[in-house]
Amino acid sequence: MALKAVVGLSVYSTSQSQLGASDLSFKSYGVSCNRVRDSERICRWVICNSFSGLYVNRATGSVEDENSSKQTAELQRLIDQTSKNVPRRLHQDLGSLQRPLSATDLSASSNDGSKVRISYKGAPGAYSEYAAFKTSPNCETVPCDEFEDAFKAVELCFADKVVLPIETSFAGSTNCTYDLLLRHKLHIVGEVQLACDFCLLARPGVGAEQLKRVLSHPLALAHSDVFLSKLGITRESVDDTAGAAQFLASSNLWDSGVVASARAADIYGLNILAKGIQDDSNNLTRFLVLARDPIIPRADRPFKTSIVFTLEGPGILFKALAVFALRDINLIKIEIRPERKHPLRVVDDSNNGSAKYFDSLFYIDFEASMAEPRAQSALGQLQELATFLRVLGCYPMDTML
Ligand SMILES: O=C(O)C(=O)C[C@]1(C(=O)O)C=C[C@@H](O)C=C1
Repeated sequence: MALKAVVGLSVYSTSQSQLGASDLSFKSYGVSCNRVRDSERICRWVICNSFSGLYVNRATGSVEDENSSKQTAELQRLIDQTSKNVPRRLHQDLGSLQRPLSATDLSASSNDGSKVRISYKGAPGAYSEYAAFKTSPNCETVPCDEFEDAFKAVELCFADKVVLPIETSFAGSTNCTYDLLLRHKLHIVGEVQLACDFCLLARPGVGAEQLKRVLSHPLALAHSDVFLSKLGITRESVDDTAGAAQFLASSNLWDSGVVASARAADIYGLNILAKGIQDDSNNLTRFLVLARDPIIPRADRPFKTSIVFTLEGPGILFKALAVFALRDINLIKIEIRPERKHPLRVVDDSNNGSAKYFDSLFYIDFEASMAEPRAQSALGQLQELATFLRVLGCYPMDTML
């Protein structure tokens, strides 16, 4: 597994706010992280593996004042000193590590996907892994236990990009992905749409008539509702489809099946009892691709822009949406999530008592590139109305199914 093979590396950022993650432990992979912060201007993250030694990459962040130059020199000395303790073999391995992607690498046209590392939540064979292969056919995939880990894998340069489900045609938005978008400083650089082909899998020798229960991701179970209802078996929700297949393969369960992909059947040596068991053969899951650097917006192909903002005041949502309508910009999606940091606003009205509102985050996808003047002026006007506004990314639309 990719994360286990990398015994340690340092990750750098020119500003400390760029990383922003507070808890940096990768518990599932036995990697611990130490933060070596030197000044406001430079921030390096040294990740060390307790049993394999320490790798250090040279950071190239710019340091402007004399004071921070001194601090940087001191930090460099510390790093050099630590490097001396690293066994020679590990230095040689360091050369074979992939360098982090730059904005140019991530530009929509130049990347054929070779050697790009893409993290995702789930075990090998998950639909999210399919999505990673769809975006970059030659990529190296990095499975992660949780959505949070998949984000951190990119922030810490274990991976170059992360692929996460954002919505399905069947059940709507994946709320936790929306919530994580603001908790991390990654940029949306692409999207992938996937028609999931769900299969019923069981251990070799087990027939459908022997099954008493089926395990899978709740969405995969929901997608296969009609088929599973006909079988009349109990459903159990687990974290991801491929994780269920992995669990079944390593268990002794002869009365259980899983709903997962054909690739998961291959990987874990399970039999495919039925293929294409989804209720709706036109189902779609949309995934977002995020990276450390944004891509350069273009106007020569269909681009989409995703933003999030907060508003306050009567009629303000109407005005906010009007900035797009006035410029003929098509809104593709609006998602409203609670502002968890300030969930309630109390409005004191002496005549009618006090009213409580939920404060909301408005996520909008619109069909225009930030390279277009109409998109720039719409956001300029929105900025005047909004109490907070962030562009999450401007990226090519996935038009291929
Ligand atoms: O469990 C998986 O295989 C996943 O990749 C996750 C996921 C999701 O969360 O939407 C992806 C596609 C399917 O809709 C079912 C599950």
